[in-house]
Amino acid sequence: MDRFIIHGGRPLHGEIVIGGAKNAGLKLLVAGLLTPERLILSNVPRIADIATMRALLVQHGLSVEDVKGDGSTLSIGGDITNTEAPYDIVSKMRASILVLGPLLARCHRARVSLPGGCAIGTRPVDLHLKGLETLGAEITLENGYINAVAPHGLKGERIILPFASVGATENLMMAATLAKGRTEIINAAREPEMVDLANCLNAMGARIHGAGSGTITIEGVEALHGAEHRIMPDRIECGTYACAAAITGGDLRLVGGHVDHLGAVVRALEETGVEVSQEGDTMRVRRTGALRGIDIMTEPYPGFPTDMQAQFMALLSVAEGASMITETIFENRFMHVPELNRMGARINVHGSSAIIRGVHGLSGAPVMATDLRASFSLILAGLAAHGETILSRVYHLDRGYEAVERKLAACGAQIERVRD
Ligand SMILES: CC(=O)N[C@H]1[C@@H](OP(=O)(O)OP(=O)(O)OC[C@H]2O[C@@H](n3ccc(=O)[nH]c3=O)[C@H](O)[C@@H]2O)O[C@H](CO)[C@@H](O)[C@@H]1O
Ligand SMILES: C=C(OP(=O)(O)O)C(=O)O
Repeated sequence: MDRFIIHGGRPLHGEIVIGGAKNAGLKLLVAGLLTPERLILSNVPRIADIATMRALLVQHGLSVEDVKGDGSTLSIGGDITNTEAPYDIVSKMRASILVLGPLLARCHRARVSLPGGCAIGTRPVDLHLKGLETLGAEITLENGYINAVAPHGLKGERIILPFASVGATENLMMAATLAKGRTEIINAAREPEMVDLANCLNAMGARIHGAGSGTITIEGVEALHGAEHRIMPDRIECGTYACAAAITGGDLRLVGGHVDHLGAVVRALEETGVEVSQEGDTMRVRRTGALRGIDIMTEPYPGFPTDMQAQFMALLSVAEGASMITETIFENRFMHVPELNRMGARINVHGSSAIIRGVHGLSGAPVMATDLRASFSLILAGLAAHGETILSRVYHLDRGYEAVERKLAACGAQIERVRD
């Protein structure tokens, strides 16, 4: 298992190129199941989750070709020969549940392992299943698997989501592209990744309107065809490196980053005293003064993203005064707190809120990554701390961040990956 060794205390300066979005790319790969023709995706992030999704598509019978030999452009196509998503892949990566809708739409059947909980929460998939049932699927749960059939295909309907679930919206949107008639998703998730997915599906011949708003309408079509699509930049990776500039008192240009996708994050950074500006296709983030404590509540888009909560916790741990972070999306997303406290932070958790009393400095320590974003909050703390931080269980980080040590080191960080 790899570890990172970080020597903190250096402001970061320079340029970081933001990669393709994990949370868009994963679903765009799944969209390849909706047509036998080739879907060519560029700006694919080279991260472990994408490798897992490739393996799942191959197991369904598709071929996934690495067009340039560097993993950045994938060509997906071929016939589906197997409609089962097995436990060993789904348990590794929850986004695997997204194959359910496309398999049902194309093959009228699917057997997908139930994903179960994960470190940050129980994460049920009831909204995915109820929505697909509304579209005509018959679903039973047996031996830890979802067995779904739609003998006569799916039929467009009005679906009202009780919560604007990202995954349920995407699963239903993909399924509805090949359903008979018109589907309306009410209280749909509004994340920019919805728009990226809808744009790609429309380029494949789908008829989707309203993605990015709370109501998405899909007119079903007979078949989808091949297309080419460039995956949007990763707004969470961008927000994460923005926190690296902020916590170290540095100045970073984040190429491909856009303030439009990060409204709530940019507002929060500015409230803490960080300067953020858009310069062409680059977001610039710098801090010259002290950090001020603020209150944050995570919410569905366009609210403050839960995927930026851990990184802000690290930032606010060295801000002047007290801050409060309330996590409303996942019930167990504070696992970085004890690790940050081991580095000298003063954070108390009360239910779904954490009170952070800013300290003057953090000190390096051996710490353990517990999930993807928590891993990066510990890197941020390590970059700001005096002395050496050793971060273990880096595999959590490798799920969703590409070339972290190279990107940070190029901007002056002292960070090294040690392979055991
Ligand atoms: C691969 C991917 O894109 N992951 C993102 C996606 O996850 P994901 O798609 O799993 O997130 P959802 O929006 O579906 O989940 C949000 C909340 O709704 C609950 N829920 C969801 C579905 C359901 O059927 N029943 C139910 O109760 C979940 O347990 C959670 O508490 O959106 C999250 C919220 O922005 C992000 O943190 C994740 O990074
Ligand atoms: C929670 C995340 O991802 P996933 O839904 O894949 O677990 C994340 O990207 O922070």
